[in-house]
Amino acid sequence: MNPQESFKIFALEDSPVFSKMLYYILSMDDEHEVVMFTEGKQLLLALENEKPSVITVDYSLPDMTGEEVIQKISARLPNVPVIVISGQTDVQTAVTLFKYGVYDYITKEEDIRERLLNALNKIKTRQSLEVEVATLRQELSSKYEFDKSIIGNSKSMKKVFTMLHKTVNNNITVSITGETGTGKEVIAKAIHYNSTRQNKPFIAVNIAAIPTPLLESELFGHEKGAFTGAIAKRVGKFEEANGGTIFLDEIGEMDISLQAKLLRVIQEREVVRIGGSSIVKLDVRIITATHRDLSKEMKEHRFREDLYYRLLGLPIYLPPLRERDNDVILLAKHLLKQFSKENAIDKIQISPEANYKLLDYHFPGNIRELKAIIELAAVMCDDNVITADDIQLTGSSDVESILSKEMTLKEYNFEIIRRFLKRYDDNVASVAKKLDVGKVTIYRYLKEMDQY
Ligand SMILES: Nc1ncnc2c1ncn2[C@@H]1O[C@H](COP(=O)(O)OP(=O)(O)OP(=O)(O)O)[C@@H](O)[C@H]1O
Repeated sequence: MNPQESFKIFALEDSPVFSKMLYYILSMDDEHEVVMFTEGKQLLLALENEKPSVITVDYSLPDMTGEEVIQKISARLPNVPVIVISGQTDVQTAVTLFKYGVYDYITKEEDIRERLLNALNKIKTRQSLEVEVATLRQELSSKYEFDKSIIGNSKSMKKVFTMLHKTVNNNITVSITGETGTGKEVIAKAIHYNSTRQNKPFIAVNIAAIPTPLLESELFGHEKGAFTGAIAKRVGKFEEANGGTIFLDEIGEMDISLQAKLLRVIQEREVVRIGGSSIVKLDVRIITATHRDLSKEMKEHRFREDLYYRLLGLPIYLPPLRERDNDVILLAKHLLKQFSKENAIDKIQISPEANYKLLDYHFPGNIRELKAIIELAAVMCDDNVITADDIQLTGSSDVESILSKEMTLKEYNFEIIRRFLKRYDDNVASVAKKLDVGKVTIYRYLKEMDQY
């Protein structure tokens, strides 16, 4: 409920004495606007023009039965809670009425005031939560409007925007590739919150963060007792995402044995929890992301070919920051504004020299790294201006930072190999190719490093 709006109660009660008492109870709260009715027909007529927050109905009426009135109310306004107030304490009547969807059944007894106010409070809490959820969903959608959430004007990002707009009015599977920190999750959320599924769940699962033995149950759920430790039933992420979108981050890290199970779930569009037998139908959009080259993984038999083609859908390549021209400046400004807002600090400017320094840098950690650099600079700067000195490029001036330490040539070699292995995900073949040496040389260094 919006705090400014009054809480309107329609109360149907034919007994003059009880009607007075009911009006008194309901009007005790200033926020309540109470309208009394003595006949069912009168109330139903009023509902044609107005929607109250709640309706109370006396079960015994002169012109219609209580059941009749309740059925008509729920046909017209199914979401408006109805509280039945009755002289009867018969359980069967209450059970029948609950079947019609009444919210509460209160008998005309001594504690009626407490029970009624209690029921109204619960309804108010529920309604304000509903409004809050709707508002938050709305805010989330606007937060993820493509142009607002994804900053970029470069040619490479314009290609991304074109692809993003192609995802809006359909359920096509989307596969996002890009280096770490390029904003793959941001893109996945933007696709969801711009799609027709925006009011349904967005569930993200980071495959790399979940140990393989637990991943199957995390994704598909399990029944109680399905395996040692399964002390309660658990709904999997696919089921949680039903109606909405599941984001499978770092899909390239999935164990090959589980890939077969994932393929089956995607093909059949249904899931059976581990240890269970009932089938749960799925209506889930799938978005995947990886920093790996999945086609290469497929050729090297680490990723199933059939799954690769199932998941490929609409591929979106997110360029690294160093391929986004001046976007780094736009993003820096955006991140700075965000940081200032979150921390309630005054507007901070970035000096031209600081901008040049950012443009010169190659950002191995991409936007995540830029964010860290900007936030640190915002804290370190004086007079609300970020200068070149405030921009601390810890991660990358590779050459500079290596040379700043005094080491032997052998140690320099070790350091270079360590950094390249990190950059190429421990892929010895790629490192050997980049450094223009044989793989054996790299292995020899690794052995030496081990013994050093
Ligand atoms: N266009 C953008 N505008 C503002 N912030 C962004 C943008 N893209 C990414 N970010 C921020 O950069 C950080 C990294 O983004 P995100 O987690 O989406 O990257 P990722 O590619 O999924 O990373 P990883 O590969 O490590 O999972 C987040 O803090 C995110 O909010």
